[in-house]
Amino acid sequence: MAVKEKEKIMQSALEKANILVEALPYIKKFSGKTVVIKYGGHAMLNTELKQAVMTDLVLMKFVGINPVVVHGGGPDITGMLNRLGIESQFIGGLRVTDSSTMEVVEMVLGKLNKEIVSFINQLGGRGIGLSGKDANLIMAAKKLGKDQADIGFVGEVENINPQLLKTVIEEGYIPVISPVGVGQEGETYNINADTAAGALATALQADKLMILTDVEGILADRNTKESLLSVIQTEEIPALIEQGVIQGGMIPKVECCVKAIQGGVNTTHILDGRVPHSILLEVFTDKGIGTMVK
Ligand SMILES: Nc1ncnc2c1ncn2[C@@H]1O[C@H](COP(=O)(O)OP(=O)(O)O)[C@@H](O)[C@H]1O
Ligand SMILES: CC(=O)N[C@@H](CCC(=O)OP(=O)(O)O)C(=O)O
Repeated sequence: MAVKEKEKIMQSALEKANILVEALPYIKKFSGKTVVIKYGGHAMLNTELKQAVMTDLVLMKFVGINPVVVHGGGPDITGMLNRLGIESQFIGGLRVTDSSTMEVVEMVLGKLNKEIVSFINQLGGRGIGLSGKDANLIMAAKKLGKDQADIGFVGEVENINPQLLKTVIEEGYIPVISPVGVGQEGETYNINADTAAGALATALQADKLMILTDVEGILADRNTKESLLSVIQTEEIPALIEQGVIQGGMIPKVECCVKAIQGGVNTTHILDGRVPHSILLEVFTDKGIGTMVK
């Protein structure tokens, strides 16, 4: 082998070693801690991206961190409803959910849930799929929409029963949860996945809540990704909403971060789910990526 070739191989090995060394303090810091990851619509776009996210989760589990996945699936639900000739209607970002819509929501989320579990298992992890109905994990009650509108079977979280989750985490599984809640009378509720993730992170007293979405994080100016706000204190949020900096789908995300912080979650993050391995880059590097809300 030529000397130049050998040098190149050594250089590349050294770079890999440096990356592992950079990760060491973070592995130590987060070992044994729980991290809740909200994995939603746009970060689920293609198989490669799904595989990259699942690889991160499996790696985390192998180094002693406990990931818990809460998934969405809004675009898939809308797609299936379209195919069935049912129009989707949203009020204040929540899907108006009559009983036939609820049936489709539960069906689509169930399929996505098993798909995620299957990815984790193929990568050597131990995925287990649960809905909020399993062991009464997510107890919910009817939620009214904006201006007291009746939005059907949309639920708000009343109570989380995390015991089963704690057991499966201790047994070495990676729980994958679909945001379907159950009411006092056994009725089924459709819960926004960000909200479900926030409530679960609080109930588990997770160290981190990570919300994967389709932008770099919170931007001061949505036209330039250079305007990314790396850290935001919870107290700054009302003004950012008031000034119109944070709008639309980002509002429930930051509100959910604030609630989780107030509920005892250490840090919350809004990350770009379109970037492969965004979870690893956040947890295991000095710089991190996305926006940290703390
Ligand atoms: N300040 C902001 N910075 C970045 N994105 C913002 C901001 N304010 C509003 N948004 C919007 O929020 C969207 C993310 O919310 P949403 O579409 O509900 O995500 P998801 O489908 O991942 O749940 C972004 O695509 C962007 O259009
Ligand atoms: C009440 C409500 O709106 N529920 C959502 C649940 C899925 C979800 O939140 O998925 P994303 O995170 O991918 O948007 C819905 O029906 O679309």
